Amino acid sequence: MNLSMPSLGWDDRLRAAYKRHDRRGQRPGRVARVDRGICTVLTAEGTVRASLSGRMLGDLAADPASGPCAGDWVVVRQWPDDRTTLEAVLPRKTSIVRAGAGKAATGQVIATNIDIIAVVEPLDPDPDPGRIERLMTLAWDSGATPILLLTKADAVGDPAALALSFADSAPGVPIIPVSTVNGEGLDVVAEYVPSGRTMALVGPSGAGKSSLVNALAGAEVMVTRALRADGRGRHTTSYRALVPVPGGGVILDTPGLRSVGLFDRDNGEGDGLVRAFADVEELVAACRFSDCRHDTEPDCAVREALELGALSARRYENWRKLQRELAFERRRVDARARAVQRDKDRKRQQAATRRRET
Ligand SMILES: Nc1nc2c(ncn2[C@@H]2O[C@H](COP(=O)(O)OP(=O)(O)OP(=O)(O)O)[C@@H](O)[C@H]2O)c(=O)[nH]1
Ligand SMILES: [Zn+2]
Repeated sequence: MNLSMPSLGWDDRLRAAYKRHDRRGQRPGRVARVDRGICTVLTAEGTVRASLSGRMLGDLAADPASGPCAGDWVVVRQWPDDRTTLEAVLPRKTSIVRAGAGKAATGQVIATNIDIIAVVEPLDPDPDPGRIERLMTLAWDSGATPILLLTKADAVGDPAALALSFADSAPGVPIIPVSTVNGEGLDVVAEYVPSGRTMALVGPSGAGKSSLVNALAGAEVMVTRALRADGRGRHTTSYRALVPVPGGGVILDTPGLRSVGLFDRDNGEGDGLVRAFADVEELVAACRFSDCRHDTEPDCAVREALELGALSARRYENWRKLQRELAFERRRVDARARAVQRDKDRKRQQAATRRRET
């Protein structure tokens, strides 16, 4: 298979960023997966496994979001004893970020340097519009261009009509019913991943992402659920992979996301939410009062749309819910950042006191 750097997305932007790392023993590559700090990196000379350099480990301790992630372009260094280390992560073009787990004040980066982000939702069992909207918000926030893939089209009577009924949940986004059983829609999806482009798949576990990767890559490169059913199934939840498409670009599979907390990226305005709910935002802009709460105010375009059925109550409620969630996440992250700062201040003060006492 052709593993040329340009087909993986290597371009002028990256070439310029790599310049200051360009020295003997070092070369660029793209991270295909990360397992407990060991990165599988695709380079022009083949696939290597690299551990993090001392400096990378230091950076990581200071900022967990700086660690290499599937999709990252990195600098690897070959040592005389044949060890390979990962020395730097080149600047990211786009990134998919979810809310961090636990007390983390930063988001968790799922995948980077994505051009197209495909939200994958199965047609069978019934698609969940709320989940589509949540993932569309995450998708728009990434900076990549979203598409919606409705999988298992072979399992329903009229996939095209069904696809149309979910158009409201993804305004302005191409919706493509696909099936890896009868091949429907696969050629359309392939057109989104020409050489040099990266398409990430995000969706719930069991949506058929791995099957889709296999179908597009023309090989069993991913372990699908059907194959895992023998009980020896390995843990695929932490499995992320960058898979080259023959004659095309690359697909980046992400682990099945059972629940994705939205992360408020620094713009503070919930930009992904604004774009994923562009129709609602348009209504909001048409309300008479700019601070309309769409409650009892006169000339409220949102309430009018709800009464006319132009906007479903379900979608409106989900919009409010995601707004509240983002606001909560923003407060949580701010509080966490303040706590970290207080801790730093206290330590500095203690050190100063000690210096005075000695
Ligand atoms: N009928 C039908 N079944 C499919 C199709 N694609 C996948 N499946 C089945 O759906 C199940 C889940 O498929 P996977 O590809 O493993 O799903 P996944 O999204 O990768 O799941 P995780 O790896 O858990 O994230 C398997 O039993 C597949 O055989 C399809 O196009 N049609
Ligand atoms: Zn209003």
